[in-house]
Amino acid sequence: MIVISGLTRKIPDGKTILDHINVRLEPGAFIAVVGASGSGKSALLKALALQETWTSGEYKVDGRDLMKAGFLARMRYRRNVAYIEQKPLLIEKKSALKNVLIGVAGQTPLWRRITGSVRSDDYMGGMDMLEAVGLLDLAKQKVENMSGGERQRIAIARSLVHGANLVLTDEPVSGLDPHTSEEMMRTLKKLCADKGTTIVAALHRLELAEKFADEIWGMENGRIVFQVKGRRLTAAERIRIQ
Ligand SMILES: Nc1ncnc2c1ncn2[C@@H]1O[C@H](COP(=O)(O)OP(=O)(O)OP(=O)(O)O)[C@@H](O)[C@H]1O
Repeated sequence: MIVISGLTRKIPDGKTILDHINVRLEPGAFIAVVGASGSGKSALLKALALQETWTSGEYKVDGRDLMKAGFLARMRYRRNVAYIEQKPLLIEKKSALKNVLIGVAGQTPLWRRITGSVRSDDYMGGMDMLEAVGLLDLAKQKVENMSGGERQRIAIARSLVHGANLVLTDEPVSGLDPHTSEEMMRTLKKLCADKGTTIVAALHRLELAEKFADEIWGMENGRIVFQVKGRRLTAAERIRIQ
């Protein structure tokens, strides 16, 4: 369980980008973060992923404050967390599977890295994760012709291979047609249910958040102004985050 209290980030010009954020993340939860452009969704995701630091506040994982836990403990924790940008960086000329296994090379002997050969347990792990994100059929295809949604899902599979149990994904359905967007949301929800992955997704489309997420956090000017569970947003909440 992750418990964030009073998380605040100020930038040098004095502006407060994140303002006293208080949230809890349960294992296996699927959370949508909604809010107008510039409300702080990406800033929140990056702070949760420890990609950016903050000015004050607590970040507790199973009761232990990460900021007091020391550098090595934070580094270890970061291995379990993935931040996925809107347009994740992939190697165009390599297959989906090879992209998923990038970085697994850290634990792979040099000769395998040079020859590009993949260990069978790595191979199985990569294929399992591609299956989990619904891309098994495309495993051997180069990513250069793949769609935005497929690329996001490859990045998610890559983060899972690396052992991420908290995935922060920024606009995973950006640029996707309605059908593919729903497919992506279903995939994310299934990952939470089947693998216990906690997923926080910044979303512009409220109807997707309402249909698929367990919880919706509404952001305005760096603050979470509502946290909604198990119901649609009210008219007042919708207006607030426009
Ligand atoms: N590193 C930074 N330095 C200065 N300002 C920043 C920094 N990161 C974010 N901001 C500012 O903080 C605010 C929140 O930005 P953020 O990107 O988190 O918004 P967002 O809700 O994700 O927007 P969008 O939906 O357009 O992606 C913006 O005003 C942005 O300009």
